[in-house]
Amino acid sequence: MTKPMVRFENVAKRYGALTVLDNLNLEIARNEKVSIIGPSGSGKTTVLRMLMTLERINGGVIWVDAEPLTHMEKKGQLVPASDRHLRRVRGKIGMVFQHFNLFPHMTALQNCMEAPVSVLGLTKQEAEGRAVDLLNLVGLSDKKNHFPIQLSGGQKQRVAIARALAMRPKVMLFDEVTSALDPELVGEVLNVIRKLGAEHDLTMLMVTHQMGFAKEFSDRVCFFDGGKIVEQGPPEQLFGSPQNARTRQFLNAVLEAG
Ligand SMILES: Nc1ncnc2c1ncn2[C@@H]1O[C@H](COP(=O)(O)OP(=O)(O)OP(=O)(O)O)[C@@H](O)[C@H]1O
Repeated sequence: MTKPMVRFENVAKRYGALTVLDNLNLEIARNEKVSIIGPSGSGKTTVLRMLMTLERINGGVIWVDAEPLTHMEKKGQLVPASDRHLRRVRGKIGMVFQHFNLFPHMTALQNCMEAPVSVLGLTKQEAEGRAVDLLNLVGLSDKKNHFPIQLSGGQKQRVAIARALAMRPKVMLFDEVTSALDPELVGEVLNVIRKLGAEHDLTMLMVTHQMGFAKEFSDRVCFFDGGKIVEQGPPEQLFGSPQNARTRQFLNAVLEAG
């Protein structure tokens, strides 16, 4: 069997007395598209933040592409990762956030060029070629010299996707990327994600409140509650005939809210 692209092995995350991830076990196969759904505060974003190493975990091991991310191997033992190790393995992961997080003083093109030059050491010319191709991919070639303030929310989010892709990640994380958008702009961002999923070798993990998109796009949907996966399965199964009472309750509440 091929090794999973991402593996959470008994991962725990606590903030003081609050347990946010409770011995989480989750494996994501190469090129698999997985959505995480669940109530507010259930730990969905924390899963992505731990993968981005934005904070340290309190227990367990996270693996990416058959390498420990949170640890490193020393004399056959796993020891906590050094910052250097974290940076290197984390380079395989790209993340798109709810609030775009673009550099306001840089154009769309410069936003996509910054990290490939400063982190990967590409020449400006190489980075520009890559950025132009990616802005084209997300349908923004004509906006490359615009600053974030001159772009709509949907356009900003598409620049953020191009910027993450410019680092050539193997795994892309999407954290409620349409939540801050006006409803009429949601579709253009989802279309870009759809296209990426269909045309590129990318493992994708997304936290979403867009049940329709999760249903159509994902190979697997995980329902989270209380820092645990309560139920998971192919979308037709999870949405069509949820087995767990808590999942049914959540899905009914979402349906009622429209
Ligand atoms: N830095 C922090 N310090 C203390 N508690 C935190 C911190 N970050 C998150 N939490 C808590 O951890 C829990 C899980 O948060 P998380 O953001 O992962 O939930 P979520 O399922 O993504 O929620 P939402 O759908 O509202 O975004 C929440 O109770 C939150 O208040």
